[in-house]
Amino acid sequence: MEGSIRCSANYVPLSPIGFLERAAVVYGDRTSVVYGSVAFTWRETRERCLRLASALAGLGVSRGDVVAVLAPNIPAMYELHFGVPMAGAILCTLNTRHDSAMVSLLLKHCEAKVMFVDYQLLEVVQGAFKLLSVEKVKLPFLVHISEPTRSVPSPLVNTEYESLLMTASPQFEIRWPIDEFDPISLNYTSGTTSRPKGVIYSHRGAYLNSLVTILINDMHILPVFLWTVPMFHCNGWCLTWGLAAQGGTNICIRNVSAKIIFDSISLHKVTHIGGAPTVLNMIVNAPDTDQKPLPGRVNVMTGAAPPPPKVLFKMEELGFHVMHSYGLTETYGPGTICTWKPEWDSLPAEDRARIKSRQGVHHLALEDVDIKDPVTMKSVPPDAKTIGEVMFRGNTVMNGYYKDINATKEAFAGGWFRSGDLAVRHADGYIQLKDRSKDIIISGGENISTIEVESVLFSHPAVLEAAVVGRPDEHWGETPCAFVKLKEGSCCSAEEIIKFCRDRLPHYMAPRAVVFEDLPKTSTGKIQKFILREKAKAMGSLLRNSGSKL
Ligand SMILES: Nc1ncnc2c1ncn2[C@@H]1O[C@H](COP(=O)(O)OP(=O)(O)OP(=O)(O)O)[C@@H](O)[C@H]1O
Repeated sequence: MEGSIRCSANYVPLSPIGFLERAAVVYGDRTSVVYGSVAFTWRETRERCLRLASALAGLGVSRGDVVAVLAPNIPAMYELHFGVPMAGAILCTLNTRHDSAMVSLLLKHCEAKVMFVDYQLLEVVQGAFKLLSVEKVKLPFLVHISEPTRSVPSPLVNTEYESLLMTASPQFEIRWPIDEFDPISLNYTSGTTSRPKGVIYSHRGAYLNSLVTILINDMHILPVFLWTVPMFHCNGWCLTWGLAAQGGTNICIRNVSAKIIFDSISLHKVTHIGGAPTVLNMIVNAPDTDQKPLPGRVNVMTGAAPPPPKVLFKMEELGFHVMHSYGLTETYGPGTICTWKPEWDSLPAEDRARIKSRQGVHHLALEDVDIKDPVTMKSVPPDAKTIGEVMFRGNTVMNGYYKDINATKEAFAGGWFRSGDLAVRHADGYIQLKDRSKDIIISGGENISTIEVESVLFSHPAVLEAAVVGRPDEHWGETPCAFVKLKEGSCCSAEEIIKFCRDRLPHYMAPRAVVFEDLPKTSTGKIQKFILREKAKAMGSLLRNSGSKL
């Protein structure tokens, strides 16, 4: 339009780096990060991040280079979320549960120039470096993050985190993104269904999703956030950057347990936490000796796996305010939110939990989430019955998969991001996940949502954790097989569990077999169903005549 010009006065590439710049001014003397007896203010955090950026530049890190980190939720991990992009580089946070073989594979893939490692994970990285050396891959410069009482234990370590910071100047000119689509981070997926894929986040997407996470977590200024979500997972659902925007306090913890959660909440007057349903399950099943009364309102954002209504119900009983979000690494973590409506407040608690276990609607930074037939690309009717694939469109969808243009094109085919998740849409527009396409069970031509069967299993008083997979069957194709971990001190037979399910589900959906054991999980709280599927396969088919009794 005549009179309109785009210039630096009115058009600046969006980047979450600006949140820290502002926090140092507005909240300069407020506490930014707490870790045991260590605490920093926002002014100090900004200075430390500038030193970090300056040190990286001194090591030859340039725009577009990758800097990797393997560390739990400690202050250095938080600082890297700003220091690395300030140097114009791309942060690659690796999963702390990976072994040396996986770390070496990902380091080779991402070609990190510099790597930061926590002292407890040094052995894993040493193993990875050995494997890389065998392949004659250039090793990254290794920075060791130790704690005051620990000494440097390896010749592979080039320097210490604190000395790197202290010898660098805080006078550093930030390398702001030239284009807001420039990458800020590289996040490998959880590897639940296949080998992890390298998801590229942009400054723009990170900026938008950070602001959205503030909104959907109901975060006012100066929140106190307990880091129970791994920062390596989707950059802590983008809350690493979001906390700076609100001048919040980051309570860093190395390990997560119910006792640590309750103690930290009461010590630091925590206002917000987040976690996969496994974390919620840990809270609701905590022994009385570990539980403490909540000092005030505590908002909990859950996601990463389907939260069973029973667990949501018990969390509310304990006084937590739970928000339920769903998304993927490819959508910067949260993509939808089960936006709560006041008219639901007066419903019985169990109905509220059932409503809240739905995945909801797209958040404000996305354009749309739809449930489509993946072949015709037609939207499914909002009948809560017709299953389709969840598809996203909008500004908080990844740039693509690093070094895998074919996978990127496949994921975006048809102009939508295809999630690989199956869901239905309810009449009120809210979506509800039924399964991952790789997990759904097809028995005698009927689709069985493993999420629905697991919800019933979770409502059994003796069940602590449950997962259902398809077991190959000569007659039915597949039958549901449940893997169950019982609560400590509880006792229950397979027949009792099967009867419990049959009383609450159509017979074909009820498990035909129950195996009692610990469930294998990823560090992002997802049950590794491919391992269970292998076990179910090894069990062989049920007898044909018993199958026909269904
Ligand atoms: N609220 C939720 N309810 C149900 N499932 C969820 C929820 N949030 C996330 N998920 C599941 O987690 C998946 C996203 O996980 P993530 O991006 O961490 O990697 P992954 O898909 O597990 O790993 P990979 O793609 O390597 O197998 C979603 O596709 C969905 O299946």
